[in-house]
Amino acid sequence: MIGEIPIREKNIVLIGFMGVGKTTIGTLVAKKLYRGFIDIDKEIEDKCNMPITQIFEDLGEKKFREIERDLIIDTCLNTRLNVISLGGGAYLQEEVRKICLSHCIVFFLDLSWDSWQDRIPLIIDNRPVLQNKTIEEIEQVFRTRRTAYSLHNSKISTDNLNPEEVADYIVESLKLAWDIYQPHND
Ligand SMILES: Nc1ncnc2c1ncn2[C@@H]1O[C@H](COP(=O)(O)OP(=O)(O)OP(=O)(O)O)[C@@H](O)[C@H]1O
Ligand SMILES: O=C(O)C1=C[C@@H](O)[C@@H](O)[C@H](O)C1
Ligand SMILES: [Mg+2]
Repeated sequence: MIGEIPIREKNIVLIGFMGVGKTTIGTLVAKKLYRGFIDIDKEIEDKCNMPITQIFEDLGEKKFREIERDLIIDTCLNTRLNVISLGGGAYLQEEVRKICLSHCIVFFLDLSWDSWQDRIPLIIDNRPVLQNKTIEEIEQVFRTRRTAYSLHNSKISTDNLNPEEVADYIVESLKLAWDIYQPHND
């Protein structure tokens, strides 16, 4: 793709810790904006034709991360007008951060550690990174990853907000940014 992407056409990328709601909220944002929705975890599962837990078991995390990185770079370079939800660990890779920040609008979905713990029963079974870890070890991962997520265009604290409310907030702030940076001339 040659040249600067107009802000109204840039892909919107959702980042944040696993279980924070990227997939759930990304689906809603895409519907509200009449955009395509791409969930990178789902793309990886489709490409490998197996669930993520099995990819971790059969191919290993290193291979998973390579596939994840390549898919994200390809999607950022070759598509526009989509909402893209990353997997929770994708943004730890520098190349992923760089491509997302240079080509897309990046929203960090934040959640406090206290609130996040309520999500554990909802996600534990199919998030291999959480398995065989104590709660203290998981908290360590949660806190360490915040450094990577701190590189973003906009942050939303989602404590006490339901998915609809978070999606509405994202849509409203995008419309504001679009009007400021690329106003309609009519
Ligand atoms: N704002 C919210 N309030 C309450 N529950 C939520 C909220 N957002 C998501 N959830 C619930 O949390 C669980 C995890 O959500 P989701 O799969 O969207 O997270 P994710 O960020 O995509 O995770 P991952 O990084 O592993 O892909 C789901 O059961 C979802 O219904
Ligand atoms: O946070 C992570 O490292 C992960 C989150 C999920 O979205 C999946 O991408 C996978 O389970 C790894
Ligand atoms: Mg997800």
